[in-house]
Amino acid sequence: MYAVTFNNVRKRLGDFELNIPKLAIRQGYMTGFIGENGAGKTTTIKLILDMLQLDEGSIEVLGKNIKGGSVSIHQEIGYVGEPTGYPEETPLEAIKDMLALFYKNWDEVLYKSYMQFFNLNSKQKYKDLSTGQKKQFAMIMALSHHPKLILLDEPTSGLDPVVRNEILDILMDHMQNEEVTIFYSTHITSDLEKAGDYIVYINDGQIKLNSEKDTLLNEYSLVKGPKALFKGDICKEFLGLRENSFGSEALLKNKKVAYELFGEEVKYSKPTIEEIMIFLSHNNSKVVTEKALRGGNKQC
Ligand SMILES: Nc1ncnc2c1ncn2[C@@H]1O[C@H](COP(=O)(O)OP(=O)(O)OP(=O)(O)O)[C@@H](O)[C@H]1O
Repeated sequence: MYAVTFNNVRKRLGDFELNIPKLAIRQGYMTGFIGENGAGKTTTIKLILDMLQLDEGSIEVLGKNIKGGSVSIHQEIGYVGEPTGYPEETPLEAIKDMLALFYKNWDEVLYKSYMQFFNLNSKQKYKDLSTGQKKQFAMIMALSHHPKLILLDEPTSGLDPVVRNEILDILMDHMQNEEVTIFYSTHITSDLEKAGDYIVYINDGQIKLNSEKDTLLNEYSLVKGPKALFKGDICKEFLGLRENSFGSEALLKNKKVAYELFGEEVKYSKPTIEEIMIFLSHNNSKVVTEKALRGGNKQC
């Protein structure tokens, strides 16, 4: 079962084009959404929310086509992202009262417990909150109406590690208690190592990877060794290759295949999500060298 499905979606914004023929986000799991600046993460999330109009294709959210701006779908979605749209001069309590009227499943007890957990003062005006407190409040608003789908667009950017962890713990706790799907865009890939179930990677408007996190972390292999070993036919197995003055480093999809190719002559390690993203951000056939970064590009 899928909470969100994309079918032949295209969206042009200036020179940028998002092109997603197929994307399915699994229901009941946390999917991390990663990609470089400008890759199209916010655009994708805004399309799911129907905040942007599609040029082509269709998106189904919780079994319904989002076109037509169905209010009932928005009842089922919690969103944290920019802009929040909260009135700056208004106290948190009054913002909550407005939102609580909209959501038929508003849970006042849950709201109060989160406010207490984050130590937020409901009498305080929104504009007087710190960056972190604003994010905490947005998260509370997103969770307190028992949404079935939670869309998070960099909800923890600019937060200290303690608050980030608290937010992650709350999300994981929430997932244990509710049948909820979380789609979580972030540059803090270590958060996804802790909490994510699936990883979707977008590059220049196209989805390049959609995989189970544990498969990525346990099956993929980073291989390091002398440059001479990373040449010729072997290159077609690489998802990415980097070179520096000490040698070469390649990402391979399967650690068994990596061992068959290189044997004992190289060092193997498990890649992090950040390393996978860095390797995938460059074309398979190209080597990332200091020279390449300065302009040229060298074929493997
Ligand atoms: N209104 C707009 N008009 C023209 N181009 C736009 C508009 N909105 C976004 N873009 C472009 O679309 C591309 C994708 O932007 P988007 O905000 O989706 O990226 P992102 O992956 O969320 O990036 P970041 O990680 O930096 O937040 C960028 O190149 C951006 O400049």
